Amino acid sequence: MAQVRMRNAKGANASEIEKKIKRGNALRQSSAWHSSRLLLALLLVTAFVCGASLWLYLASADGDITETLVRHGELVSPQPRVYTVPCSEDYDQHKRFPGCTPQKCGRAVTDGVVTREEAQVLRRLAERGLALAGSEGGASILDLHSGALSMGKQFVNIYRYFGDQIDKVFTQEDFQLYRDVRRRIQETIAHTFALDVNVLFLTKPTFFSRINSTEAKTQHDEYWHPHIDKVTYGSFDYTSLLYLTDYGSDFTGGRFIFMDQDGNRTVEPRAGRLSFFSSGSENLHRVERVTWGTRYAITVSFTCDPAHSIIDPSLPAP
Ligand SMILES: O=C(O)CCC(=O)C(=O)O
Ligand SMILES: [Fe+2]
Repeated sequence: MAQVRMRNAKGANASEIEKKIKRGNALRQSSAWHSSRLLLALLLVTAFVCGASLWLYLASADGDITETLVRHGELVSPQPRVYTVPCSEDYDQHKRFPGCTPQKCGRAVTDGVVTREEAQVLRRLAERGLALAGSEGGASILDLHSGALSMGKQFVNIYRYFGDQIDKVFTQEDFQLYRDVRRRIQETIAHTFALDVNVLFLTKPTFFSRINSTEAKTQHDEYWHPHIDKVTYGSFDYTSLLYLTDYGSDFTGGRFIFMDQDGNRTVEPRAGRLSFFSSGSENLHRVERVTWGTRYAITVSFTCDPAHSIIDPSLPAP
């Protein structure tokens, strides 16, 4: 009898222990389950954060798909490298001028029209002119035709404001070179787009630009917005850009970007490099923000409409 009781007591003890073990196992299992769920949640959050950052980066980066048309280090000479694109319908809304209105549209780049030495002389000219004033923000212009010069948050007329001082800043040779370069650019555009050079005219604004990474103070400093020159400036039919400084060594950022439907195509500025294109919406573009250094360029614009033509600048008589 006593033995049976003992066995019973033992049996009770054993089942107690068994229960404890089971409880322990269940607890361990549930805590393992919890930690693996936590790990999974952590992995999901990490994957989400990474995915979102990548998406944000791609969406905001300068050019989702970017093809470089011409790199800084390449030399495109003597013939321009030409990329044709179908003309937009923009030109249909304007009077057509035979021998000039774009029938063939596109873009082209050449390093064979202006030498690096000439670019340097033009850059010095721009430096001297802009040293007289300049914008408070990151983008300043100097227009030798109208005399417009950035000053603080606005513009002054360099010829009126600096009057008789002006011949101490610019020389006859500077202006001679400017006119000669303008003529060569016009011939190159006419030749490339099969135009009659005599019915293509210089138009306004044609100006020097100086861009650095200083924060914009007015809308005039916001040079980076996508735009169509024919819409922004009205009279433009062909736009040309003559670069006076080097991407990568004089400044970083500041690449020129054609914003095509299937991606961006960039041109890296190089001193003496000429880039030109038809001004309609087939050539929507923008300038990447300059992140360091100073970028100098000249925008030289042409029209087919003689009513919008302007003459070459000359140094006012003393
Ligand atoms: O400086 C450049 O590369 C482009 C300037 C421009 O787009 C413009 O003047 O309309
Ligand atoms: Fe432009």
